[in-house]
Amino acid sequence: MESNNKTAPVLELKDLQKSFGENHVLNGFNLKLYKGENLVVMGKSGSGKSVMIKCLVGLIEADSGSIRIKDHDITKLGQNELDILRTEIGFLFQGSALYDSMTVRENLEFPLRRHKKMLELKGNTESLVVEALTNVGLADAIDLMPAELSGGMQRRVALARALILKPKIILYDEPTTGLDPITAKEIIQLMRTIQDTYNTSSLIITHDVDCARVISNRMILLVDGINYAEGTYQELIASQDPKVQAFFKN
Ligand SMILES: Nc1ncnc2c1ncn2[C@@H]1O[C@H](COP(=O)(O)OP(=O)(O)OP(=O)(O)O)[C@@H](O)[C@H]1O
Repeated sequence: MESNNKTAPVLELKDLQKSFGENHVLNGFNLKLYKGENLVVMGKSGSGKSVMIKCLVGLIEADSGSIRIKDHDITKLGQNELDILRTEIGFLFQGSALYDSMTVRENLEFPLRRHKKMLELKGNTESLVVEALTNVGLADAIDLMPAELSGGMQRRVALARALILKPKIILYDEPTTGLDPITAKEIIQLMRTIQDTYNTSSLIITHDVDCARVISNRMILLVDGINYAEGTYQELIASQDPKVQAFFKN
């Protein structure tokens, strides 16, 4: 089902195709992410969710199809334009992927340093680091090392790092994987708060049905390499289609 939001999508994948030899992973996958929404993409293990997100961030090249972010076809952008566009996108990848040998502060300063010149950030980046950490409830952890943090705290720091450039779009790849149910709930709650605070549009890849129920405004089910079914959680859970029902069984 198409969203009621009739404005132009902030991110759009059109007819995306990607094969590895005879393994046709994406067979014409379509996706539209609208401003301010949390869009969840669910798919079974091996269905191509990671391949889709890797195409989206340029880690692998799609065989065909188009990827538009804020009305730019990213396959046609030069390196400089791509770098500018990337500052508007935050990523939270599987696991937390913090640098073990850096403090929390240094981990957060990292994306700032990378983009400092382009963003014309003036001297002191401390206030941005403190603001991002405060928004994930971890201002006190600024001088700790990742090893001194629990799994949930590490995920929060990774989220703060994704937020530090105040991105308009956030991509979450399995944000609750590896967390116990209570910590997973806290992270989901935090993602909702972030949507409210920063007015971000989020694309969330997960196979956590509970996460999808709580966080999604809309969902896409990736089956057989296509956007097989779309709708709200309530619409999809009521579907009589066995392939859709399979997602919601236990
Ligand atoms: N670099 C690659 N080379 C060859 N095949 C690949 C490559 N990357 C992914 N694949 C294949 O693409 C298919 C989809 O993999 P993908 O990692 O996207 O699944 P997924 O939906 O993210 O699964 P999971 O939920 O388990 O992470 C799999 O069959 C996988 O073996």
